[in-house]
Amino acid sequence: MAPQLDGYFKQVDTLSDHFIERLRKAVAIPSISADEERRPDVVRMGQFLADELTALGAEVQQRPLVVIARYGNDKKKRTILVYGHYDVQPAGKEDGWATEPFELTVDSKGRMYGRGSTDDKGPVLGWLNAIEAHQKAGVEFPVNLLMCFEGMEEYGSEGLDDFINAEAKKFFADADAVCISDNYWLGTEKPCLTYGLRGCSYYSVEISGPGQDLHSGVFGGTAQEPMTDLMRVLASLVDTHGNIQIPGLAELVAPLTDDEKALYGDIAFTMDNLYESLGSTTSIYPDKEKTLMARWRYPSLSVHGVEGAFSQPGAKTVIPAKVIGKFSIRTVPNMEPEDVDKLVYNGKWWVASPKHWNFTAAAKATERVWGVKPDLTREGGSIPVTLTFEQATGKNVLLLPMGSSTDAAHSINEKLDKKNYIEGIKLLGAYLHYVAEEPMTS
Ligand SMILES: C[C@H](N)C(=O)N[C@@H](Cc1c[nH]cn1)C(=O)O
Ligand SMILES: [Zn+2]
Ligand SMILES: [Zn+2]
Repeated sequence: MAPQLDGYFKQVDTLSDHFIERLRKAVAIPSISADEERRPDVVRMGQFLADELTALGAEVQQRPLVVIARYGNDKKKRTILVYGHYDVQPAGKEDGWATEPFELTVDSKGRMYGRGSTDDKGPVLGWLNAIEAHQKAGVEFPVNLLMCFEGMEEYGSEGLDDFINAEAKKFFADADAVCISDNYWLGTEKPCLTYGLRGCSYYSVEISGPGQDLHSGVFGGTAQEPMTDLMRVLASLVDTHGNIQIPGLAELVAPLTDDEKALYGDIAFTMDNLYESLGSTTSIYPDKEKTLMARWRYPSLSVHGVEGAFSQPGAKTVIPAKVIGKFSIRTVPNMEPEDVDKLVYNGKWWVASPKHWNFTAAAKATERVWGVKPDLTREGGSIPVTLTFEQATGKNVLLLPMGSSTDAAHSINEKLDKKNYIEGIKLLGAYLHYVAEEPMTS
């Protein structure tokens, strides 16, 4: 099966330093979508991708903060639509990074540190690298590839749903299936295919009182303090065991069936995997099954920060006049967003059937590259555009992660292991070969 793959794999190994250099250039562009001052860097990163794709012979179109491209237009081949994002979460050395976040730093164990290395510049470049390795190996590209790379994913993907819906019957019209590489393995050893995501509902609570910030010595004890009230509100939302305290919310969650319960035992995941990712043993549950269920099939509420509050070192004695608390709820089947909230940003949960040829092809590719059958997982994080692609194209969507559980996406010292990057490039290419061979059943 897929006989040309050995030549392709060999070429990926030969080009590995070149592929790491490509990642180094991408990480050096601080494309932080949440920071308006960095918006030109998000645009620059989109241009970098567009230039690389053009050089590889793809037809490229640049839209506001989205790069779309087509590689190949052979009616006899299948067409696969892939999505990824080239914006990143904020990062600064002062947050506690051991290295400069926007300089790719490779250590002696092959860990490649840098913001965006795993989320999601490494996987996005994986598709470009797969094209280049096919060209240089003289191996025919097995499918037509449609690409949709976004620059605002970490800032709510504003406008992207409308864009995808508008292009569903145009640029994306001939897609047979969709593949997204933007999540992570459960541990560090075993690859997985992912068929479910939690949704994300993001809220802010604004509390104001005095007309301006006040001296706490002069006015403390005489004025109502917004920060004190905000802390009380935030603390009332969730208890220390992770139980959400909002009345009625738990009743929205789909009941656990015996069939679903039986799935968790076979998943290759241990509490040590969790402790390694946490960098501590401060878990809520002591056992694997409850931990996986808490991540995949129950909602969670996290408090993220407070705008307007003093957060520098030292002891500023001010009473903030206005504070805005930020928290989010990760949602699961059957929580409908409108039932959950009156909120600011919303991304709905997604669960698909993994019994589609798209998943079968990815499972075969995983076995060929990693020598092991992948686990079928769900993901605690959110990629709201997944459901949009599924609904707009009517096609099966597969999540095919490249990075591992210890990659620290969104955190300090984000990294991608060189092995995951290089074998991941092989995996993406092999997936396209197996996709081309699968009988099309739907
Ligand atoms: C899993 C994916 N790589 C990711 O990080 N998704 C984000 C999506 C998001 C929601 N609000 C802002 N970004 C996540 O799950 O937090
Ligand atoms: Zn991501
Ligand atoms: Zn992210």
